[in-house]
Amino acid sequence: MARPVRLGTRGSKLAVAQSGTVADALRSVIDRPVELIEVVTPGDRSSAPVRRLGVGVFVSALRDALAAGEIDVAVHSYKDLPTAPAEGLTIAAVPPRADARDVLVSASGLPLAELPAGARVGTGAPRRMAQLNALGADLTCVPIRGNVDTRLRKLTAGELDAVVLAAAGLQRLGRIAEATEFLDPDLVLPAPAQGALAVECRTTDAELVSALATLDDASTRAAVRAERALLAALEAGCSAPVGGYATVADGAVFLRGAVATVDGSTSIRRSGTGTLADAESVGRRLAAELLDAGADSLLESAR
Ligand SMILES: NCc1[nH]cc(CCC(=O)O)c1CC(=O)O
Repeated sequence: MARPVRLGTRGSKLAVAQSGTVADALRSVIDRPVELIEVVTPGDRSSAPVRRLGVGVFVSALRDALAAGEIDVAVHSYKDLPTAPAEGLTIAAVPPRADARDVLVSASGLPLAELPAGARVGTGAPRRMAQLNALGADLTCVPIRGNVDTRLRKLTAGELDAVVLAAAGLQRLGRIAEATEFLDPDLVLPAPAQGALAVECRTTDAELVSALATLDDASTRAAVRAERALLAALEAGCSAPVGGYATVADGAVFLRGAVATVDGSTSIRRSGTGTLADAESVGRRLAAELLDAGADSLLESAR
């Protein structure tokens, strides 16, 4: 019997769901059994805000296990990956992206624009707080953390009037029907790489590198490259008040970016385009434009 491929995953329902999808896809292109192995990360053990736990809190334990040969493949939510590459590891597949947008789930079923003054909206992400506050509606952002189920439970328990979540997470958990409103990226830009997965293996594992390459989606990879180049050039991470979203059509990348103060008093938005092959420079150019317009002092205010 062929050696099993050990696919490492965090234990959250969302992580297991997305790892399961990748495991199924991998089974269809490789002649080996694929088994899921749970890896506990510091981000799962603590309920402190992610910005205090540090960049890569969900990721490093999986990467360590991969580098140590305890697992052969790791599946990450791409938006949780630090922008710096990991030595000895390769992102061998970026599968087709799920819906990249944020969604609002409100207890009343009312959309964002119709929520009553003072409505309590659960989100701890500086990016979401900044953009929601910048809309000028009278909302109170309430920091929450925890997995998707926990966040939704706070809504049902009456602690919150609404929560903002990634559509992709709800979708992967089979709960997208609970979304009240998909937030228009022209109002709330998703986090760079939101809705995309990164499938990583050891660079030296030629068999897996080539099997995983067949699961790669070139458009998603280009969009994510543009978005993450923007983030990296702003010297910001996944907890910064930075939104970035690229779409790909007819060989061109269209990237939108936003930086805002967390209180929403100031925000800057720009967009740019370029060729697919040049996705990274689209991101870098947009970052330069945002910095020219003063993004630096906005980012500083959130540090
Ligand atoms: N910040 C945690 C996180 N990392 C990835 C997702 C979900 C989906 C994704 O973007 O792949 C979520 C939950 C959320 O933001 O609502």
